[in-house]
Amino acid sequence: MATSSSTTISPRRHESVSRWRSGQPPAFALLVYPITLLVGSLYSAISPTAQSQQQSTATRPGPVVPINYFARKDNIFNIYFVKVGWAWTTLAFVSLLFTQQAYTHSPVELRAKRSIKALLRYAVVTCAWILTTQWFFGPAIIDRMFTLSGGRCENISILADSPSPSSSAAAGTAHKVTEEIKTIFTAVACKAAAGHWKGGHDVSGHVFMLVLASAFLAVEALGASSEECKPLADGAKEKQHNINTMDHSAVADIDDRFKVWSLRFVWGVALLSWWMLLMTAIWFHTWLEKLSGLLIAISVIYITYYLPRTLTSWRYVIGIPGI
Ligand SMILES: CCCCCCCCCCCCCCCC(=O)SCCNC(=O)CCNC(=O)[C@H](O)C(C)(C)COP(=O)(O)OP(=O)(O)OC[C@H]1O[C@@H](n2cnc3c(N)ncnc32)[C@H](O)[C@@H]1OP(=O)(O)O
Repeated sequence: MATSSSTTISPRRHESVSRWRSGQPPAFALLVYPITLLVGSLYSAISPTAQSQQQSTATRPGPVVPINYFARKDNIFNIYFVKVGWAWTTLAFVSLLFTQQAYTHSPVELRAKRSIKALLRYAVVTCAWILTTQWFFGPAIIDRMFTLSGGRCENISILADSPSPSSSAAAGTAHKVTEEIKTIFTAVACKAAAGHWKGGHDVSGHVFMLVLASAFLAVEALGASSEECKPLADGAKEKQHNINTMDHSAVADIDDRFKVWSLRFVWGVALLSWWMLLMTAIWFHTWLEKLSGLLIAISVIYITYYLPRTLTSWRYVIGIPGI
């Protein structure tokens, strides 16, 4: 006699499958990131082409002749995608809020609750991105880690390029400016002064942001389009039925198209982020610099998406995508 599928699937596997179906990827799904970094780093260690390019961006003295297009800092994906990556991430996330059933076709109260919690999750990851890469009551966390680990801005040429000071006052000002640049210590200030960020532990901002953005979008997209969001509550079903009978085909058609294209866009941004992560792993930074970027990003994702599964009070505040 044939056995039903529910009896052939082990409870553990069943739980894992139902987690995926309800839009909650299991924690092991995050392994894709260390594996990507590992594969990229191994490739860079083994491939003779990559070996000649791969060195810490912190110690890279100046422009190098790129062997591979993705080893160039000015590659089009780096400039128009990664360097403004949070804008793409925000756009993709907003498109989910406006098109996915979880936020548009559920009963009003549930819709409001889900949207507020999704915005809170966005605020948490955005704050983490800002504090880590942009500003942390002054220099960002990665800049502070760099200087705390002994790094500094060297070879500042801004003054060397300027006309030599003709008076002691001018020399004094020049000295003061140099000292200020050395003590501000942000990667941006250093770059603006044509200096080189040297000596310390330069956490990979690319790895951090690409892991954070792609995991955030993937988990939100899975939640928003999960099976659990599809069935409507009884009252809502009836209401929806009345609307549907009026002008079903036109509205539903447009809705469906936006829904599908929004999901494609979100997965496109997530996949391109993953690809750029792999490129970063091959062509830039050291093992440790990549690992520290990864650990910070994974911690933020864990706190935002995995901790609420076990910590009820936190789940009450921040929710779980699609629930
Ligand atoms: C609870 C309530 C709270 C409420 C609170 C609300 C908060 C919530 C509301 C806020 C609302 C905000 C909403 C914002 C929405 C936006 O629109 S923000 C505006 C858009 N801006 C962005 O997205 C900026 C994103 N970029 C970044 O953050 C940084 O550029 C990154 C990505 C972290 C990278 O930083 P980085 O300095 O490049 O550092 P790193 O990765 O270490 O790379 C070092 C070098 O190697 C190169 N490199 C590394 N990997 C690669 C690669 N794969 N290819 C080429 N080059 C590479 C880099 O280009 C870099 O070269 P240089 O530029 O230094 O020459």
